[in-house]
Amino acid sequence: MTTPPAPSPSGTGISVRGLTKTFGSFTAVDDLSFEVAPARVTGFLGPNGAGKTTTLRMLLGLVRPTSGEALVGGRRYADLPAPMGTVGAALEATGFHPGRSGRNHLRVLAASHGIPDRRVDELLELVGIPAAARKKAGGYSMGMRQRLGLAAALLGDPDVLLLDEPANGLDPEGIRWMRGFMRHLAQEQGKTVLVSSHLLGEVEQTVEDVVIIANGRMARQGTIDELRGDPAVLVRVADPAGLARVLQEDGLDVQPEDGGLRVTGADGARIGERAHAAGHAVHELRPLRTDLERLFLELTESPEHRNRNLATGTEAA
Ligand SMILES: Nc1ncnc2c1ncn2[C@@H]1O[C@H](COP(=O)(O)OP(=O)(O)OP(=O)(O)O)[C@@H](O)[C@H]1O
Repeated sequence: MTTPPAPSPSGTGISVRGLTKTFGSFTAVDDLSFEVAPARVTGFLGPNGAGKTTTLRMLLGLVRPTSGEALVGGRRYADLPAPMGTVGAALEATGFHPGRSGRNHLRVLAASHGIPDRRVDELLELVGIPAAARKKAGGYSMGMRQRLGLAAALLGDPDVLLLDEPANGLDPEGIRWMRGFMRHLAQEQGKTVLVSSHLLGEVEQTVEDVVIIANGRMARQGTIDELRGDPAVLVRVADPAGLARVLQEDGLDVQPEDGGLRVTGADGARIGERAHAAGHAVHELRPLRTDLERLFLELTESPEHRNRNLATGTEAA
């Protein structure tokens, strides 16, 4: 009897259910639940110390959950029949032997999993460090280490990729490259890409879905468009009440803000033109923060978040 074909690689998602991790009396991850869909890039966002890395480590079986589940393709990492072909991770750009070339590092890793050397060269080409990979990894820049880590994560051609702050240490061109590469992996290769960052702006242009955590807990999740909300513009004129009437007659939502008007429902060009046509000289016109930017700022600056980080000087051994 022949074995049935493996399930489609494009169908492997991530499920986190009631996931909790405590270190002593400190709760690093607190009853977290979310799903990550295949063939999309999902941003895993939160301020420093929110619990992102701990969650990723639980998905990889490196940290044991106190309770709840962290599943890839419906299974715990330890129960995956082919872990390397299911999930690849670039957690930190360290762990490479400094005296060994990047290429040799990958070859050793590949050999221990029965992966041919040509896959190593193919990947070094793909991540853009074919020549540099012959040099000793000890001399690599942070950006090169990030690319090498990404190549290592891709060795087994996994369905799911977990990338922890992959833009760290990359220059603007490297960041552009990384964004395009993540989109390519998800959209053209159908991979499930979960990318963590403590900077919203770093991933905002790349991700389709967002999971935001703070203090180990879920803060918000949804598509990036849902979370951004309607774009709003701040407009200042000498007679805000007069302009507000004009814009409201046009069906726009207008609220007083910061001595001017916060207008939702139209872009700056339309508001400027409307104000001009109604005889108002515009003193200032600028886009306001999106709902997502506001939320992220609140989370980053909340006293609860600061206190939590100050209170974490007791690392478990
Ligand atoms: N082994 C450990 N023992 C004690 N506390 C830990 C341990 N590992 C993580 N923590 C704490 O758990 C919290 C969450 O850490 P984690 O690294 O998961 O956050 P993060 O969201 O990835 O932050 P960053 O953006 O800084 O990487 C932090 O306060 C951290 O100090």
